Amino acid sequence: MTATLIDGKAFAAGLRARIAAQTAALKDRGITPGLAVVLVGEDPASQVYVRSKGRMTVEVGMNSYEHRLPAETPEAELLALIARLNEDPAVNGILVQLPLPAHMDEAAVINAIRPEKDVDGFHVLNAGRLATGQKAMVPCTPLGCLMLLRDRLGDLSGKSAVVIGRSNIVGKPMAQLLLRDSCTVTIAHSRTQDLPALCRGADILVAAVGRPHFVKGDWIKPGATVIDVGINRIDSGLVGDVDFAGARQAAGAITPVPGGVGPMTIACLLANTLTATARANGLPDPEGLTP
Ligand SMILES: Nc1nc(=O)c2c([nH]1)NC[C@@H]1CN(c3ccc(C(=O)N[C@@H](CCC(=O)O)C(=O)O)cc3)C=[N+]21
Repeated sequence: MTATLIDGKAFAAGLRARIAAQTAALKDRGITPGLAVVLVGEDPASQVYVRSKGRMTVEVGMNSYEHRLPAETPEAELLALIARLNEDPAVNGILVQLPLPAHMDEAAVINAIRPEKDVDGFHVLNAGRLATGQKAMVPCTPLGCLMLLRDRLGDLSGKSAVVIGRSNIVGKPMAQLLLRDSCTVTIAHSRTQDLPALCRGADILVAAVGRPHFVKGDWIKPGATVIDVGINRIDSGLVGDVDFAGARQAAGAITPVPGGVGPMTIACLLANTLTATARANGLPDPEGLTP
């Protein structure tokens, strides 16, 4: 039996349509959400993401502000820009594209963003709020994965979930969200012993390691739901962290790369921008966009 494909691209398009409708309703009340994206340096892959983010922001009816700084910009200058965006009432969300050049302190830059405008959910206050069950801005990629999992499985309660990868931007917040939904969560990483055996126990397997084809087909529990967060550029094109052809034979459902988690990340960035805008105006959280 081959797995059902989880069409993240289509799901993201539907999500953006709902965001566009809710944005239109806000605009009727004189409120236009604004997203500022800051790009430091010339990384060509980053530029592609920034462009498609900017295009989709405008497509859902929001204002998009792009700030491009040279790679050698002093950190103080970036902090000054963030301070201005923090104070700008037209800006509801701020995204500083990562990674930053090596001379910058990434944590210091991220924590300079007002937590209410931190649409990436990377600020330490948002990480702490998520971990303690308080209203937070939730990181876009894990939020998108959660939406796909709930759509596929309904109630996640009691399911065994293995998250491979312990980064602050994917692995840890993903584990927090699954825990909130009452999964039994294991975070695996490079030092984990007998990872294949651990994975074989997972009803839900989330791969976020950044290594092409790292997860093999015979690691997958028959019928499991596999979410591939990896975006690896190799000679043959874009591939995930999961050996897709192998995993497809065992899994119940699996996200492809491209067309899986990636488009959900951008849609959830817009969802977070809408949420931030609603909160900034004392309105209730938009329907269906927060965990
Ligand atoms: N502060 C910050 N926030 C981010 O969210 C962030 C970041 N920095 N730095 C870079 C990474 C990368 N990232 C992607 C988002 C969407 C796709 C995406 O939509 N990918 C398409 C394919 C795109 C293609 O073909 O190149 C897909 O998977 O189907 C990819 C990558 C967000 N990032």
